[in-house]
Amino acid sequence: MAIKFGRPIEARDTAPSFTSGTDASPAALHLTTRMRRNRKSEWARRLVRENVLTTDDLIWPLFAADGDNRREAVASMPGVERLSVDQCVRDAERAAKLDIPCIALFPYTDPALRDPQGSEALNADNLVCRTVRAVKKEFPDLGVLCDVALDPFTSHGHDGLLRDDGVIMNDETVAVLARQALVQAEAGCDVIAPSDMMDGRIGAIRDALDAAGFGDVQIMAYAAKYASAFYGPFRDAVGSAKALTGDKRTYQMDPANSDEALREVELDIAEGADMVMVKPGLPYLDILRRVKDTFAMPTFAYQVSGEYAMLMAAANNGWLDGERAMMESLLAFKRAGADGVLTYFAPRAAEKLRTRG
Ligand SMILES: NCc1[nH]cc(CCC(=O)O)c1CC(=O)O
Ligand SMILES: [Mg+2]
Repeated sequence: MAIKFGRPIEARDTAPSFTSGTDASPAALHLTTRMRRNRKSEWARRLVRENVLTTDDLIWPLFAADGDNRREAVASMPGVERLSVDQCVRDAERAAKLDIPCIALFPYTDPALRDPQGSEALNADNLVCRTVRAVKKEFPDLGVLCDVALDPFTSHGHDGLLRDDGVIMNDETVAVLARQALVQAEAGCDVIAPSDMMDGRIGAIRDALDAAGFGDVQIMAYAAKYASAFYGPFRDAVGSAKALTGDKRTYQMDPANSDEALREVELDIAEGADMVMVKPGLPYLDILRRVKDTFAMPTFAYQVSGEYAMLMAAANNGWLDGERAMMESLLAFKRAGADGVLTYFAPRAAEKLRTRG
């Protein structure tokens, strides 16, 4: 039996016109303020609504893969596929038609091309660069964001260079990341998004971009990125799950920390980040709010693969109304102060917003 996405939405706005709970019974309370008055009907709720989600808030992550005319399902992310370059262009077209401002590209690198240095990241004709060129050629007005980190390219699955004793080498990695960013900028990428959590990489990448004449290329720093269990399905999608030796706790943040996120963000801003990101999303809304309040920067949240997988699993089991849970989760980011959200729900949310959701 085919599994549908969630339950049908129940009829909305059928509430009676008088719902503030007042009545003339002897039990009537003499309340000056009744909060329910402003909720009595849809027009009244619209009038006092504090936050809205629009398509302008959405960044849609896509997974690129080799091949031609291929779309391959990612088992742990129902509804998400790895796309050959031509199919990435088709999804870019869908994004453009839905008025989604920006897509984010992640490559599934052929395992044969992965090595300990992640050399394929520096190949100007690698999968991600070919995808950027193909997309920008057809849709020059669609924003394209590229992740900077070595994990889709390394045989050990780490974001940086791994020394024999297991240490991830910071400064040596930063030098490679700056070159990776240049290769992506040359391909036409609009936003460089370093997700590696090495120290000092934002400054090094900014310098490299400026020196090469890419002064207009923006940097969205994965500034407060936690060592999270919620990245599991993403690692399936880019094929780094099986490769990964150990974990990423020497460079990604400890989920127990909050003040530390502010120091991370502060450094990335000082080094030249144009936009900052908190990741994962829903479990870290407290961090998002602190970052936004403290720095007043363009601030983004990444609703990561595991969050998407949780919602989809429950929806596909009929345990949640998938559409409503999706929209509620995205609105939560706005309420917490996000200027935008990277989300695998982007096309579905945009479709819903178009029909006024
Ligand atoms: N550095 C790579 C990267 N870029 C984005 C994600 C996760 C995105 C998601 O889970 O949706 C990861 C995974 C990781 O750090 O292991
Ligand atoms: Mg940092």
